[in-house]
Amino acid sequence: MSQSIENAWQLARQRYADINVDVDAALTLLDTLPVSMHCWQGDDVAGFENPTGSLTGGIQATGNYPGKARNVRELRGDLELAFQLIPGPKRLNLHAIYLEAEGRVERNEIEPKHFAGWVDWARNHDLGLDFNPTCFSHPLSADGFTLSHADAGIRRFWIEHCQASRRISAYFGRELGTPSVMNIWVPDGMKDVTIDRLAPRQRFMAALDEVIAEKLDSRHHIDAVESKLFGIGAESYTVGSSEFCLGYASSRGIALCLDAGHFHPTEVISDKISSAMLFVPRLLLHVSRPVRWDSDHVVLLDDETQAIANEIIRHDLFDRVHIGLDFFDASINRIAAWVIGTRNMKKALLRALVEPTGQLRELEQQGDYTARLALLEETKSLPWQAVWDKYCQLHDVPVGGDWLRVVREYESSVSSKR
Ligand SMILES: C[C@H](O)[C@H](O)[C@@H](O)C(=O)CO
Ligand SMILES: [Mn+2]
Repeated sequence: MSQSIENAWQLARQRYADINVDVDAALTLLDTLPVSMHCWQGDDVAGFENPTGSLTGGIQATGNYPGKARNVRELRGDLELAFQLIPGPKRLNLHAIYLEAEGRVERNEIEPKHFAGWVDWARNHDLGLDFNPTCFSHPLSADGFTLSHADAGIRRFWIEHCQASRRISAYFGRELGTPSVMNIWVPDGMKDVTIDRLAPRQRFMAALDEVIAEKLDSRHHIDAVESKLFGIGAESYTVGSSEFCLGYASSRGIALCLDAGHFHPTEVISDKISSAMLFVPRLLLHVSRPVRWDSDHVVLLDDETQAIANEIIRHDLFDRVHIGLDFFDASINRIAAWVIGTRNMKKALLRALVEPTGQLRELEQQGDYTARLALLEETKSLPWQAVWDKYCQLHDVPVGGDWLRVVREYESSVSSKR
């Protein structure tokens, strides 16, 4: 096997060299692009604060595949396995509900000490951490509003939660030497015809201003806001709409989070990157797969995932775009879901890196759209897969579908016994 991988790699390297693509340089660059894997695929967004409570906020993890992680030990074990099967740099994206504490800690009272175990673990596994306040699955979000709530006391609770979350995020960055991107997503919205669409947005804006008021070191912490089109039970009005979040992020100089499932079905975030980048300093991506709605299916190596990767690579946005994933499928093996989705994101990045972009750009500038299309289509069948296999081998992770055998073994010896 390893000899055939080597032979295929040598042939592929020459084939790409023939069109002036340096695959060694591509792999070196791929090694600088971390993908932030989301912890919540491992337990259907349950967390440890109240694991048997309901998932609210208009999002749903459907399915009941056995073996979901029930505690921090199990979640870390599952993550470790997934990370062993994915080549190259990775980060872990945590939500506030994944805290470790003896008794109940109110969300507005969470502290770095509740995440010290995650920091130790991340350090031992050479991972950066990202963070999210959890503004859902809580009695004070039950009527569908949090940071934009009309009740000042409830609003205050969520402001304090987000402020506390920022300090935890900065702690991650300080301890691990890599900034933590903290994304604020709120489910706030209305099911039906809404008379006052302005006041909640005014309250949301003022609340966010309070949240981000404390100056934190940008080497440790990055603020982001995530827009959404609708949620289950908030079909008619979403406070944090696309226009709101783009306007907020650009006026405050913070990052904008684009989730692939948060727009009208024919809209794609790949086309939003080059516009948004002109107005915000940074982007956070939640690469996901909406199927008819914001269903959070596992990321495929499909046209949109590829287009997202192409945008990042073609425009050298390496330092300004943070690549995160956001899906939670409870109908298949959850570790496999992580591995499939994260490997696909990385494959898309690799394919973008071995694209003969310079030549394509020239053809476009010359107005030769026939040749542009012809070359673009031919590149799809160039031997990128041999380059990917080599990359996996270099990182000592399984090549091809061999990783599934490892997941199956773990399933029969560990996760199926839960
Ligand atoms: C759990 C996540 O924070 C959540 O999925 C959010 O990012 C989102 O996309 C809500 O639809
Ligand atoms: Mn998201």
